[in-house]
Amino acid sequence: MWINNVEILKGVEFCAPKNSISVIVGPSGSGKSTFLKSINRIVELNTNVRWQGDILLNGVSLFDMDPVEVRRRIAMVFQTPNPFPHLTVFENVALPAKVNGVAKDKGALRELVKWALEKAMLWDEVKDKLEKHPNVLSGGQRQRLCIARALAMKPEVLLLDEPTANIDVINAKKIEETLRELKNEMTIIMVTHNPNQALRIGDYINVMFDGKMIESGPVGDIVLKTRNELAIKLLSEGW
Ligand SMILES: Nc1ncnc2c1ncn2[C@@H]1O[C@H](COP(=O)(O)OP(=O)(O)OP(=O)(O)O)[C@@H](O)[C@H]1O
Repeated sequence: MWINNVEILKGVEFCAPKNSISVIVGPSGSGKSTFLKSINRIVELNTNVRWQGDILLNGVSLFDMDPVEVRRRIAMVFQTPNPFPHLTVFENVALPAKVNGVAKDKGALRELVKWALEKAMLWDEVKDKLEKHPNVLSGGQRQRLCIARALAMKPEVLLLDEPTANIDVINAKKIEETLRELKNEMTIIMVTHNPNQALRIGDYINVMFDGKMIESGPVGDIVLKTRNELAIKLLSEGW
C-alpha cells in the first residue's frame, strides 16, 4: 500500500481469527496505525492511497463494499479518547447508531445505548450522567465511552489503536477486561506499545517492522517458539 507514492505497507499478510484478540506490536513508524486504518479503509479519507492486494471480511472484499458500510461493520477506537464534546453522554453513543440505522425507534435506541454502555463496563458509572457532556468524565471513562459508541454500531470487527495509552492503570485494566468480554461477540484487532499488555490479552500476536508483518501466530507459539530475534527483543524489552 502506497501513500503519496511511498510504499508504507509492504506485502503484509495478516489474518484475524473470529472471536479472538489479535494484537499488533512493533516499533514506532513501522506502520501499525496505517495498517489498522487500512482495515476499515479510513486511511483513504485524507490521503492519496494506492492499493495492491485485497482485504476480506468473511470472504468478501472490502473493495466491493460501500466504504460507509465497511466502517459500520469494522469500527475503530483511537488512541486519544475523542467523544463529541458538544453532545451528551447519551447522544455520543446514540447518534452514530441512529445515523447508521442500527436502532429503529426511540425505545430501541435507549436499549441500545444501555447495552453498549454496559458492554463497555461504563453504565454503572454514567447512568446518572447521561444528559451531561463528556467533559465531566475521566480520561478512562471517556475512552470507554468511545468504545461504547463503536459498539452501538454493532460492528463485527473492533479496531483499537493503543486504547490504553493515555489512561491510568486501573482504567487500562478495565478496558482490558472489557475487551476480553467483547471477544465473545466480535473480532478484535488492537495495536499496543506495551509488551506486557500484548501478552496479557492477545490470543494472537503479530509483529510489524518496516511496513512488513515479520511474525504472526498464537501467543503461546510466539512466546515459546519464535526464533525471530527482533520479535523476541520487542516482546521482552518493549520498543
Ligand atoms: N498520511 C500520511 N502521509 C504520508 N506518510 C504517512 C502518512 N501516514 C503514515 N505515514 C508514514 O507511514 C509510516 C508508518 O506510520 P504509522 O503511523 O502507521 O506507524 P506506527 O507504527 O503506527 O507508529 P507509532 O507507533 O509511532 O504510532 C511512517 O513512516 C509515517 O510517516
